[in-house]
Amino acid sequence: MSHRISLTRYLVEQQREHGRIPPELRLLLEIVARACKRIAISVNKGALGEVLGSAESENVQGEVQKKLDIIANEVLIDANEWGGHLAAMASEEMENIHVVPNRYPQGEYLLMFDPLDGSSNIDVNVSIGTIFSVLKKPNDDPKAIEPVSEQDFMQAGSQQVAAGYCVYGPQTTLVLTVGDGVAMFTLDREQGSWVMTADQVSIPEDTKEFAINMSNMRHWDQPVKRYVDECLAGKDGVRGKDFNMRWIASMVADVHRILTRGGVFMYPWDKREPNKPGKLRLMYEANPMSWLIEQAGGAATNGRQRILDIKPTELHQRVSVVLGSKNEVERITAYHLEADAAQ
Ligand SMILES: O=P(O)(O)OC[C@H]1O[C@](O)(COP(=O)(O)O)[C@@H](O)[C@@H]1O
Ligand SMILES: [Mg+2]
Ligand SMILES: [Mg+2]
Repeated sequence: MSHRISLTRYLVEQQREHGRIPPELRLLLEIVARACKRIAISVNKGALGEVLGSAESENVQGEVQKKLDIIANEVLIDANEWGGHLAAMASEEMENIHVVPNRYPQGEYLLMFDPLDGSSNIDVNVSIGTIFSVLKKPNDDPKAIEPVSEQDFMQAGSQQVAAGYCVYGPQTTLVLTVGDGVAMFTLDREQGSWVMTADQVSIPEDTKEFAINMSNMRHWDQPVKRYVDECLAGKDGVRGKDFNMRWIASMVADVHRILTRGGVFMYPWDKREPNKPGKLRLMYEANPMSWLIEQAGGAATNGRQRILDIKPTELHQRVSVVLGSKNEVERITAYHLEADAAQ
């Protein structure tokens, strides 16, 4: 008999024994997990379900939407809006926040998501995912007349009360933190349930593996170039060891590898669009991933500052990202600060 526990049991223990989450947050996370199961079904159908390819639309960031971007977004909204635990949702695929319609009960939480991460990998059958983050509405007094607004979402990542992702890969795995370490749950398709397959995940402080889109090399800033050059010099250079490189182009899959065996991931600012702080989105990608990485003993910065300390000013704000094994992230951050000091 297996002694593995289910996601439901884990969440109930987090609520009852550790007092870490209230029942409303537990139920909200159950709903998100159920939505991920539905998305996994669509992902797995692929061409059979006619879910591959582009939709004829663009999202607010001017990116062409894939059919699955839209399907996953709808699944998350449909699953969550009537549950009674949320005040509003925000998504990479929607320009404005989605306020829970007043025909449904209102809750005190705010849910943010990147419904389908790694869209360029959908059609080629490579791992993709869903990333989510939960905040509490700042004014949760039920008598308050203030309606929920976009401003309520402008909270630093350190305020998150839950964050996670689901990776649709060879296995479908849900990875979660409620501030008590990182736990992983694999979807058992026969049982239809999420079964815990790792708890208190820990990232080694050192690594020999880096992840960055090398095709952007000529556009990078000097500190990033310096770090990657030193990795490439391997045993013959200052690092005195050879490095390996991986780039999946789905942040979920790259972060999942790092949570599993260590490594460092970078999507830095570059000179192609100097006014854009980075490619990745703070609220739907960087914040949830940074909290998971920190909860597993790693670190996450924008090259200069801890990502979780950044106070957002816009819903779709972008950010430069360096995350993973602690000593590597500290090294890259130090290179940026040294370069700034020399200017
Ligand atoms: O194609 P590039 O420039 O290497 O970018 C890859 C990055 O873009 C992303 O795909 C952005 O996510 P979306 O698919 O949600 O837009 C990340 O998951 C990934 O790390
Ligand atoms: Mg994404
Ligand atoms: Mg996306």
